[in-house]
Amino acid sequence: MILLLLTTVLALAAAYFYRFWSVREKRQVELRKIVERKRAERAESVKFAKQSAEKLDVETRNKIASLEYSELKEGLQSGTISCIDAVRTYYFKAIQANEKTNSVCMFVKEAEQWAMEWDEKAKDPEFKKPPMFGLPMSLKECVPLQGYDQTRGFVQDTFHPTETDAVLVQQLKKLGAIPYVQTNVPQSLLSYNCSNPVFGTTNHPMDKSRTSGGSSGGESALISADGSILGIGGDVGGSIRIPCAYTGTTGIKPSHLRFSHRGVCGSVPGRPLINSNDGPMSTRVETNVDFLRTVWADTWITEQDPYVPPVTWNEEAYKSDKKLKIGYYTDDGWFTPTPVCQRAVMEAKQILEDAGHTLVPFRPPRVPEVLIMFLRAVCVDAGKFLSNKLMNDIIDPLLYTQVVLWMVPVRVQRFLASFIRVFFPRLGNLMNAMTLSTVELRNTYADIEAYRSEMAALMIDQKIDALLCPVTVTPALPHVAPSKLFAGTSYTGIFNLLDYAAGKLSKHNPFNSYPFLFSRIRQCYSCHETR
Ligand SMILES: CCCCCC/C=C\CCCCCCCC(=O)NCCO
Repeated sequence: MILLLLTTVLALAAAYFYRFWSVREKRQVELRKIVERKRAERAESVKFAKQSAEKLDVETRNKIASLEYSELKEGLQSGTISCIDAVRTYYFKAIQANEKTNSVCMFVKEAEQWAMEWDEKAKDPEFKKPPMFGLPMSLKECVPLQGYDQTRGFVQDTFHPTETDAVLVQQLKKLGAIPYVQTNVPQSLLSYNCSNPVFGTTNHPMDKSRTSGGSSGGESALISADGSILGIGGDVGGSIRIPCAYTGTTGIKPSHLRFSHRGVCGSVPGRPLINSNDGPMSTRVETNVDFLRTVWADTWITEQDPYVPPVTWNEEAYKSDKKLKIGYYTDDGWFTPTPVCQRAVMEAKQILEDAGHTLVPFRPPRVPEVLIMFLRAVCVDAGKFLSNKLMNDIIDPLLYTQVVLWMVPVRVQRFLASFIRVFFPRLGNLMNAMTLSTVELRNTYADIEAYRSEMAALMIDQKIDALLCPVTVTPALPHVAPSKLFAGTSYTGIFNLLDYAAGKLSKHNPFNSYPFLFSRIRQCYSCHETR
């Protein structure tokens, strides 16, 4: 009798798994065909960009290609450079950078047309050129661009082009900028490497075996390989700052209140307290400053989206030579960064002190708890939304560790945590991060609000204007490491949890020798180039 029962249970389980496997296999075949079509579309867009770039003579192209951002902007404004020549130059540069890094999802074919339309308008002597007239700009793939997919690395989201530009893209087009390329992201956006089954893996320009970071890793690779002069990234836990640190580029994530999120769908919808925001990325801090100064010159964003407070760029605060009191730390008490990352902070500290600022030791309280709050609130439903979506897709192998963790039931994770903690204390600790219930999630939201209040009080009481700390715990990692090392996001995630503006500010481009984070308590009125 028992044998019969056991055999029936096993047979039912085998039938269930066979059905599950065959349905999934059928779906995988469909998805692989979609990938082939999408890659063919990308190859077509590269061909188009190549043909367009070839229409420009080499001499003009080399001249434009060698210009810094301010020189290019000035040339476009004065009329010595035409918009179409600028776009063709950057098509060319991006094709070259893409060959090295695989950072491009799609070239924007309409960029050619937009450039020619601006050139046509500029023939009228009465025409007043907008401030970003003709500037080619790269966009992270998840930034809504009319007529183009925002797949976030999911095969199931290909061939669903968005119908409306993001408010930021509408503004950039109005200001004269020309989006000419979309850049790669990791599948789900919740990782700081850069790989997905649709467009493949983006490489670090100096070492193919390493990642350019993520999730704005297509941007960092393209910019660092000289394929873009200015790009838009997005950051919910370090996705602008970590790729910048890995590739020697610079970027800023403003507080999420500063840009519109109308019609923008993040990787996990319904995530109220861990806020993502767009931000500029480039090789120079001044370029990012110019970008923010221009988009915040007036209250146009608020006019499109009443949820964005009408705060404009404050040139007086930016130019002010008021000396700041800056809190710094090289170790947050949770994850000791490698010496190179700590040294960067100490060098930055010295530079800031030489400039007359006062630096005082300051470590945010209870970082291990903060990271648990961050992960719980960023995943919201213990990763259920994402794991369901991933099960209906081709899962990128570089995401396996993370996905496996999401698939283990939360009670089992908690049970295993106590054993795992003995050998891997950080992982063991984080296996308590996923939420079990709405009560627990609500309590976490309450704890985040309390932490925001506590940090504000600490910084206000000690009259601290800004914080300086490592961006992350290591230099650029091998591709597979980030999905195993999400414990390393404590230095970035905390500023999303606090919703402070934060950036990675450094000028030069060594292989991540000098990364550092400079985060201001208030809105990003100013940032100071310290290298
Ligand atoms: C048992 C624990 C499982 C935890 C799984 C890890 C989940 C999330 C890791 C978060 C890593 C955040 C990286 C940065 C992502 C980012 O900023 N994306 C930008 C989106 O616009």
